[in-house]
Amino acid sequence: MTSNPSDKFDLNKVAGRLNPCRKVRVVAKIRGYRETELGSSKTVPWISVNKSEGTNNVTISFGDQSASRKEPYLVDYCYEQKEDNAIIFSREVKPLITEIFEGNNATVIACGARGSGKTELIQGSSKKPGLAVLAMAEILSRVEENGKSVCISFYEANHQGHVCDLLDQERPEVLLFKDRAKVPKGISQVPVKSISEFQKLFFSRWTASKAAQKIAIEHPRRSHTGLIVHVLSQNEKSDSVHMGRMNFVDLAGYEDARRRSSNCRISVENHMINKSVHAFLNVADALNTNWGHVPYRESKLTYLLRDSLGGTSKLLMVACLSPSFCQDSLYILNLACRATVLDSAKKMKRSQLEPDQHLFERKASGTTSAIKGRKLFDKASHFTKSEKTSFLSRTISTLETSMPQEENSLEDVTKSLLPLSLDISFSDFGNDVESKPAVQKDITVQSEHHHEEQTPRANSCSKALSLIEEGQNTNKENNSSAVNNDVSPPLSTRLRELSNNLKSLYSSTPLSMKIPEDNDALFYSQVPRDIVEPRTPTTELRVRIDDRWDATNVQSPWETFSMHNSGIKNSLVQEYLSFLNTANKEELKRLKGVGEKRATYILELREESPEYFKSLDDLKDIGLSAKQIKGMMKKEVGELFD
Ligand SMILES: Nc1ncnc2c1ncn2[C@@H]1O[C@H](COP(=O)(O)OP(=O)(O)OP(=O)(O)O)[C@@H](O)[C@H]1O
Repeated sequence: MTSNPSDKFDLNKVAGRLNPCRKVRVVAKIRGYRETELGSSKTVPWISVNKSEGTNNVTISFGDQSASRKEPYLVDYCYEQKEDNAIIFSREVKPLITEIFEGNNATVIACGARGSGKTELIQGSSKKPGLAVLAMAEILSRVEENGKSVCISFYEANHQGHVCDLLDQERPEVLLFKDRAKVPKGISQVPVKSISEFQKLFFSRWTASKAAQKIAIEHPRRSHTGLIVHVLSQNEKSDSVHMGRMNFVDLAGYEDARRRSSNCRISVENHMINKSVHAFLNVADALNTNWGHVPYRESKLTYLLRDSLGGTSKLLMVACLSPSFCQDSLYILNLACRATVLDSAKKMKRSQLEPDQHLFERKASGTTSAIKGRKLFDKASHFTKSEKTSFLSRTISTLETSMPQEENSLEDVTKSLLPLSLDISFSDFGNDVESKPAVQKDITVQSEHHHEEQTPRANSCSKALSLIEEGQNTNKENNSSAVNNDVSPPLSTRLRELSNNLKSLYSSTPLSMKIPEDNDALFYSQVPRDIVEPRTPTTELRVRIDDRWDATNVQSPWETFSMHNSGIKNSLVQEYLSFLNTANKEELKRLKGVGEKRATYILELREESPEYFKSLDDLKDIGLSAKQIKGMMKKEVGELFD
């Protein structure tokens, strides 16, 4: 490892581009050499750390980086081999403990390649305690002074996303999705009064779980392990109430799934573990970039921890790096620090290229929505006033069905209308290919504009509409026009037109669809980041299709037909999933795209979870892409008419 202040790369230049809205602090930790590594070729340094004076930021570059990536990775800090857990604790974790006693939540996540020192960092050893043990000692000492109490929970999340309670001998599964309570049902909370009591529990349960994962050499069980420290205070009735929560998460080691194992099951497990690591990093990325939507539901672990990740919670992500060459370390660092630099244009581009699950879903649903939206908007210009209400309902319905994973509130839907409207404005020019960069540019301008907006309580929909009008940066507009100048009217004219259309539609929206005022502040992430948590919408806000169609007094045969179509589509999907969950091997093989291997694997998955297939997305676990799933469904439906 070398600290390299004379690196040609200008750190100050990059540090100036640091994203100021970040919620997540990203630091790296380079693992010390193991005894077995000392004296071998593995001690050849391949990581360079550049700590420039005068900036708080650090860049990391790797020996073999020149070919793939010229820019070093920018992190908030990099702890080198000589800097131990005690230093990381006092600099990074201690300030978070103060937050807990002020009523906030905090999370420390260790991510990295396999064997990169995550467990050593979080758990440590009896000689060198890890961050969790050091934090617990500090919390217990503060609790004594403040008259509070402490409980702990341990859990393990396996590759299938099942979360087990490690403090219960029977290791029951923690129920997450059935309960909206802040503390998930089924997870034990055991009171702890002293550090020795904690260590006894911690080392017996956590260590046993980690050891079990590592001992099985043939088929190591890989899973994420987590500790929750609940700080409780007492209210007037002497009931214990949650004050703050501190989480420590030791994510399962990342290993490139493309390094195929001869064992199909291990490859799948690898793939699924990586998927959940991506889910965590996607959440961190979304929090950092202040996206309106944070994909907590991508994995059970992120859903379990959602209250300790969003809102005023603080998140520290430690990317653990192997000191000797490790391709997986490069990959994980790349993901961990992708939101540290403010470069919206690059982000937009990346979001269209990366195969990460949520990004993929966004793009997929966005494209479908855009096409449907375009058709609907074209029709909208010919609507009479009385038809506008039902048009808006149908637009919302279309958007809802094209985003099946989420429970969409009207807010979400309206948010979706913005990019749609932009898309329409360009594609209407009949220049799809060339218009793409311009669309990206313009969306970027709009999102930057949102961050500046500081009025959290304005009416959401009007705000959205005015944002369309106001989000027209003249320079960018001119650039966009330059791209399309031979065929298109100025962007502002098109946007104003769309804005007016939306306004008139909104004004004719029935009262039953009024947005609750309390949620106005959630709309768009331009509100100060410390106040608003980008939350997954709650069920209460969900507008049920039936209610909506009743409310808008649907009369048109086309509308009734569309409504029935979406019902038929849903029931077909349900039938298909139920078939996958119940059919025998021979029957499964009659499905398009399912041969001997897939059928066997489906049965294996069902052995572990009887109702494994809950949505079409679960078919990705048997190696099908979204495109293949769609194709399969089309074929199955098409055959009904043969
Ligand atoms: N600072 C250090 N100095 C010396 N050896 C270390 C250090 N940190 C970790 N190790 C050793 O490196 C090995 C891997 O460490 P550890 O188990 O913490 O990695 P991990 O990232 O948790 O692995 P996995 O992904 O398999 O869970 C262990 O043998 C550990 O003793």
